[in-house]
Amino acid sequence: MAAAVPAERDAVARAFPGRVRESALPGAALHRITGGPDLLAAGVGPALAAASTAAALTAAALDGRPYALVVSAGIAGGFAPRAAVGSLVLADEITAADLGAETAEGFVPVTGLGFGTVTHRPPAALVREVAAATGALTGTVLTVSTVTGTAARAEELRSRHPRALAEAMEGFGVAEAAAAHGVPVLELRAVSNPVGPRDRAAWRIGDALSALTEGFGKLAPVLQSWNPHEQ
Ligand SMILES: O=C(O)c1cccc(C(=O)CC[C@H]2O[C@@H](n3cnc4c(=O)[nH]cnc43)[C@H](O)[C@@H]2O)c1
Repeated sequence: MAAAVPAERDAVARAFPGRVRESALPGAALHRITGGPDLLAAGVGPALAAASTAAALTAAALDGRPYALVVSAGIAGGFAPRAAVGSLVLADEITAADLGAETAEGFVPVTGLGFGTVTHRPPAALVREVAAATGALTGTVLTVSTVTGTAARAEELRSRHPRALAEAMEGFGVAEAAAAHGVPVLELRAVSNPVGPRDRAAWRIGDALSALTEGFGKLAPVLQSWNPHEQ
């Protein structure tokens, strides 16, 4: 599981009873829970999240215990009215919303320039199972390098991505690292603030972290019985 910051990582850890052991990776520390997942505070933003997640994936593979799944997790901004503060959102599409070029005709995604990808899709059957177990809303979760701070930008993202439930800053980077290793990815987030005009007073980080702990408590049994080869 790759969160951005230690507070998110520790909220996930609270869902698992096992002992935590720390091991060093290049640029990040891995928290390994006995009988539970490995947890990473991978850093804020898609680039650092990709670099840290790639380091963890490579270390695990070289150690002969490759991961079967990577989960990007943390808090997020929610697009009202679909994703209210305190709700859980699960990505069926993880989309880089600002990777491309600005043109006189509007934004062109990097795929329109002939490069790469802008969307990763988690395994559909697993998304259905996890949504049923956790009660999470499913839809597109956007990855941005710049947090939305105006109604105009929120409206632009809504019109370009009508299925968007939430925005955060790491999912696409984590998904790129997972894809490079041929490992499936999920993105599960708890909404801490509405996407729109900047209003720090409206943030509910504590509530979102509690929702994240609760969500991972419900996710754990699904992952224990999940067989990646059935996807
Ligand atoms: O200073 C601000 O106005 C501001 C607004 C939203 C988020 C931040 C952060 O520094 C947190 C970034 C951190 O949390 C995730 N996150 C949470 N809410 C959002 C959001 O509305 N848009 C994008 N990212 C969000 C993100 O994944 C980062 O890890 C500051």
